[in-house]
Amino acid sequence: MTIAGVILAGGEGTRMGGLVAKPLTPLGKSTLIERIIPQMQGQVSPLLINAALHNGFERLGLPVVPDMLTGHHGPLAGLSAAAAHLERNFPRITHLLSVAGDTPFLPIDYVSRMCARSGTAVNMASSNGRAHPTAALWPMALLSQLEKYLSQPDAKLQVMAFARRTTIHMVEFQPFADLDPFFNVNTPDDLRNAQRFLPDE
Ligand SMILES: Nc1nc2c(ncn2[C@@H]2O[C@H](COP(=O)(O)OP(=O)(O)OP(=O)(O)O)[C@@H](O)[C@H]2O)c(=O)[nH]1
Repeated sequence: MTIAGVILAGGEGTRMGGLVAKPLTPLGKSTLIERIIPQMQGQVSPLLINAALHNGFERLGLPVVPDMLTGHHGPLAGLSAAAAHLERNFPRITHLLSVAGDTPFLPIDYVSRMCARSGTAVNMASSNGRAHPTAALWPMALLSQLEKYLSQPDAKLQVMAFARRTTIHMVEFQPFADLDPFFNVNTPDDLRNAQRFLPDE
C-alpha cells in the first residue's frame, strides 16, 4: 500500500471550550475520533494522528505526529508534519489521505472513493456542493512544498490556496437522510445535533 492517512486533530477546539482535545470529545458510546478510525484503518497505512503530544491521543494506539512549528498555523501545519514524518520513515508512500478529527459521520466509502484515482491532482471531498479542504488525497510531491502557505490566516483558505497549486478533482458525497457526511463538530450545540443522529446511543 502506498497511501498513508492522517486524522487532523491538532486544533485548539476553542469553540468547544478547549477542556479536552476536541476529537476526544465523547459522542454517544464513543468519541469523535474513534468513530473515524475504523473508516480509515486497514485501508491506508500507516494511519497517523496529527495532534499535540500528551493530549490523550496516545491511548488510541496509532502514531501521534505533532506539529513541527510552534503557534497555531492551521491544518496545513498538520499536513506538513505528517508529510515530513512519512518522508523520513516511509519513503515509498506516494499519497496522503487527510480527514478532520471532528467529522464523526465520515462515509464508509470515504477511502475507496477518495483513492479511486491517485495521480498528481488533489482529490477533495465535497458534500451539498461545499468543498472540504481538510478531507483530501494529497500527492506527497506536492506536500513537500507547502511552507509558504502556512502564514495565510484563514485555515480553510490556506488549504484551498495550497491545493490550487495543482488540479483539484472534487469527489462529491451524498447526504444520507438529512445528515451531511462531513458534518463537523465545532460547538456544544453541534455536539447536541450530532447526538440526534445516534438515537440508540
Ligand atoms: N495541526 C494543526 N491542525 C489544526 C490547527 N488548527 C486547526 N487544525 C485542524 O484543522 C481542522 C479544522 O479545525 P477548526 O475546527 O477550524 O479549528 P479547531 O482549532 O479544531 O477549533 P476552534 O479553535 O474552535 O476553531 C481540524 O481537523 C483541526 O484539528 C493547527 O494549528 N495545527
